[in-house]
Amino acid sequence: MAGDQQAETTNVPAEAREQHVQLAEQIEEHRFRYYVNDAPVISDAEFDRLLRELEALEEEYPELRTPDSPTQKVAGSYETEFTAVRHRSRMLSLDNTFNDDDLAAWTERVRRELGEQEYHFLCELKVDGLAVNLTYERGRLTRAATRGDGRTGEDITPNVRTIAEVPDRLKGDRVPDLVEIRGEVYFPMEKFEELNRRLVEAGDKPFANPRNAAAGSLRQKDPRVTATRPLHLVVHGIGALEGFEGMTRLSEAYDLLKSWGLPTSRHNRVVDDLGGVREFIAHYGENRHSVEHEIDGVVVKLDEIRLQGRLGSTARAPRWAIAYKYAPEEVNTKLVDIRVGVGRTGRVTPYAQVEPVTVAGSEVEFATLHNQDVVKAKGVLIGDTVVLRKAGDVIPEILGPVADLRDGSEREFVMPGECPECGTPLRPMKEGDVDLRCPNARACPAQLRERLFYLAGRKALDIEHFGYVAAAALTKPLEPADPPLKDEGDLFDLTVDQLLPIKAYVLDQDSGLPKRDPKTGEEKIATVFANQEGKAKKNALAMLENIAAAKERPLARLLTGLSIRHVGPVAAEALARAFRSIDRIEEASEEELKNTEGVGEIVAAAVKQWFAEEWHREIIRKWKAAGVRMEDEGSGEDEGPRPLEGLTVVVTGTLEHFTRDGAKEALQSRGAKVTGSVSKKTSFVVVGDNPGSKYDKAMQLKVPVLNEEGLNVLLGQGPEAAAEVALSAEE
Ligand SMILES: NC(=O)c1ccc[n+]([C@@H]2O[C@H](COP(=O)([O-])OP(=O)(O)OC[C@H]3O[C@@H](n4cnc5c(N)ncnc54)[C@H](O)[C@@H]3O)[C@@H](O)[C@H]2O)c1
Ligand SMILES: [Zn+2]
Repeated sequence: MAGDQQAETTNVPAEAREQHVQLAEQIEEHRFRYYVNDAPVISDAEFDRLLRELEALEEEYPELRTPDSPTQKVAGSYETEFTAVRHRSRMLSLDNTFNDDDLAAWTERVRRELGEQEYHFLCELKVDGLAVNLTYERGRLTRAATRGDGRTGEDITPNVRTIAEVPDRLKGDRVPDLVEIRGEVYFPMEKFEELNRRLVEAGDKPFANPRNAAAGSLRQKDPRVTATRPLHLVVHGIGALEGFEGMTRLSEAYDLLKSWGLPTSRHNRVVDDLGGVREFIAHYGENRHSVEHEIDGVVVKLDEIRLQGRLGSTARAPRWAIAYKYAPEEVNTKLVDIRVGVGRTGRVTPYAQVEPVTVAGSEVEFATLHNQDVVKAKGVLIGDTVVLRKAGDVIPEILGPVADLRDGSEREFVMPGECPECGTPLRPMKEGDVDLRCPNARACPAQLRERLFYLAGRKALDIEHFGYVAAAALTKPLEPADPPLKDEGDLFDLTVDQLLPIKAYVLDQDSGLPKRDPKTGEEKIATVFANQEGKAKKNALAMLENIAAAKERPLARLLTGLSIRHVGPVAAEALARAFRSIDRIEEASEEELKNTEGVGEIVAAAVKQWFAEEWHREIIRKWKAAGVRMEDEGSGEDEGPRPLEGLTVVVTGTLEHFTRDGAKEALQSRGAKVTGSVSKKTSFVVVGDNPGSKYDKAMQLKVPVLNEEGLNVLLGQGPEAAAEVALSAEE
């Protein structure tokens, strides 16, 4: 015996053996934390990497691949608080692939083994949750268990019964004597923050991510606690089956499960070949977040149940199925600090600053935490290891803390009472609001920087080479002490000489916080506009040229760029179309603004408020002096006659030859003002079919009413002629 062992081990160097022991121990420990504590301390990607490392080592030294190696087992078998129960048929794990080559190798192996037989692939989503085994005897749920080590799991029957989607009794009359249903219990991402909020408020440990929340919720000693958690189930397999004949394809079996009242997935698809599998993988790679649950990959199965048997299983996983894993979206990193950023409207937002990590293909250093309430709800402390998630194009997000790694040095975030950029005391956005803002709109360098960046952006003046770094440098340079721009007013008067001496922090565009050099950890500082010889950089000169060119932009873009509340590109377009010059917008009454097509009450009030501010009017004055065009063509005297100038017209009902907008445009282009409500000052009301209350109002106020013919007269011959053909109340 001893001699045999000796012989087996001679080929393996001591270091490799040592490394194997250590890796195996680590993996066992992480599995314990994951499966028993529901509180892993490393990310799944990191765990998978350890497992692959162990596999690679065993590949090199096959002697190390003993039956009790973690690579050969589904998971560990642990003593827990739950009663151990034996599965009738084993619950296996899945072999993983992370790239197309390995996937193709698997389909090739299937092809080789099955030869000429016809077969199909069933593609499913890999639900990121907790595996459960439901036993139904004569149609009744008799037991629910976790996967455990694959042979023996934990009895969680009362907990699983609390899940609404789990039927107590299977429907229909073709129900087997006994069936084991395999499925995944998941916790919806959108409910996750709420759960952590409740846990933190009760003084309990928050979960690191929704998967752990699902596992933790299901493995509660008290099923009443489980009942309060929004758990869901998706079924994805069948274990033991007795007293039932005639299941030939897994995809058809799912239809049967569905008819019994079990929650199958609507995303499954049967395909003919590797091409079909690739399409499915690509499709859900793109649409990963349009699914009701989190997924971490795709599972490809052989659809023909008889052929599944032909391929068989290893101790750990079936050979007839494979998991294709997508790039991980979650990583663990250190929450270095929580700092607050100030936005364009003065809104103050806490930002997580983390140790830079790469996730979903990009380097992340900041993640928004929205407001102090959200920081509390997430239960994260400064200094925590946290789970960071970056889902597709969505901005990165902190999910939760890895509370088990705390050492007591972590501290709670305290929302500052003052603006971090200008020191002004913060106030709630609105009364009773949790969101805070810096009220120093004009001079707060953060707000000005954000407004300028927006002003120079695509939707507004579109000034190339005027980016975030430039906006920051012009408003809050480190040197010189006095910034060239104290508000937007001097933008068009900038000179090269002002730019050359500027040194500034390089800021992150999303958070407004200084970026750090990943190597030194120091905040990045740049001479933004001058090169090493102290001459202007090409980009700086181009920026100045582009600023000058921006003086000629259409009115709507200019309006958009002013950062007037509620005035985005659409409202700006509406205002520009109706008024055609900034002066006329300033002069317009709130009533007139409100009655303008596409404007409305909220925008009208915001516009009035904006112009009421002296420093805003000063910006307009300065820009005019600098030669910025502030009106659109078509508003000048030489742009053709404006025969309807001074008239106010209301259009209501359906016209035959005009759309409502068409009629308005025809009127406006001749100088008439078109409004939405009838008053004594209204010159004409144009009515089509089904005019409604505006017609009644016109009659009541004795405002002349025009039908479509009358409108044509007004447009073609003017108000006097139109008055002749108008209907009025007397008639
Ligand atoms: N972070 C940690 O410390 C840690 C520790 C242990 C395990 N893990 C992670 O836990 C996961 C579990 O590992 P595993 O061994 O269960 O392998 P796995 O999750 O990669 O694959 C097997 C499991 O996938 C599930 N599954 C989901 N959708 C399915 C579908 N449509 N059809 C069939 N099965 C489906 C089943 O429950 C099955 O048991 C891995 O992602 C691993 O990274 C993490
Ligand atoms: Zn401020």
